[in-house]
Amino acid sequence: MNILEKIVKDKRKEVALKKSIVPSTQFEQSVMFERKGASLASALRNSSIGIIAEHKRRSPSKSTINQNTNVGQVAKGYQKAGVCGMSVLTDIKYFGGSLEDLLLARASVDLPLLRKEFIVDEYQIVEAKAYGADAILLIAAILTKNEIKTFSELAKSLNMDVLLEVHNEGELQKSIMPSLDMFGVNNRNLKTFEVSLETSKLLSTMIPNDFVKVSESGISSVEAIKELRLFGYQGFLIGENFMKTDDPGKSAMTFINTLHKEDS
Ligand SMILES: O=P(O)(O)OC[C@@H](O)[C@@H](O)c1c[nH]c2ccccc12
Repeated sequence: MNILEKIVKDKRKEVALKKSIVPSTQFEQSVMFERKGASLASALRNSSIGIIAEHKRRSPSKSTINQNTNVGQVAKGYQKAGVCGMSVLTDIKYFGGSLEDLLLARASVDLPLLRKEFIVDEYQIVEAKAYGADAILLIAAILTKNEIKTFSELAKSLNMDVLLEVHNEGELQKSIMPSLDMFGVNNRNLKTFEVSLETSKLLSTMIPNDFVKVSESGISSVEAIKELRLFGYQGFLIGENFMKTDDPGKSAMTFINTLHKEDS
């Protein structure tokens, strides 16, 4: 079993247990259901920078990245730096995140927030809304075409944007549908952890122009962004490069300032 299959297997167990304890109808009591929500796709479309900064304590590929973060402070730092949105890992077992992290980020900033999770059940989408998410991630490698359709339609009905993640042509072709807002090309192969920006370049031409193109993972330089822009990317998801420092907000600020300087 590869790591992705392992994560999904554990995730199905986790969701089954949660479902037996808290019915999803309970989430509808959350005040978050009255929030209109901020669109991540629009923020990216209207930005010349396009950074989505991530909160990630650890990962299966790197183990510990940063265990000493205060997610509220990181969120405020990212907002101050001028990011378009923030991605919050909520998986506990493999990434050291939690739904509480999402809620704390929500309480700290108005930025569009992406729930970064291995979504395998509609329950997690209603839950995402209840904890303040503005957007969800769907991973084509772990979902059928039909699941992508029903899950994305549910997210849209709850006023959340959908980022659909792919890392090869087959996943991309099966996923093209109007209920998605953004396509994310993951430069990291979740089965082998190999990272290559070539993946984004290769798949860019196959993504229809109605979707915002996001390049995910392994981005650590302003040069990489300038290059990816030439392939039509408007969004850049960056985690480790900021999170590995003592002050992720500050390193995002330095990064974005450099980008502004080079653009002017
Ligand atoms: O830390 P990086 O290399 O900048 O990558 C961020 C993000 O793309 C990565 O965390 C990610 C992309 N897709 C995922 C799916 C699940 C968990 C994590 C991810």
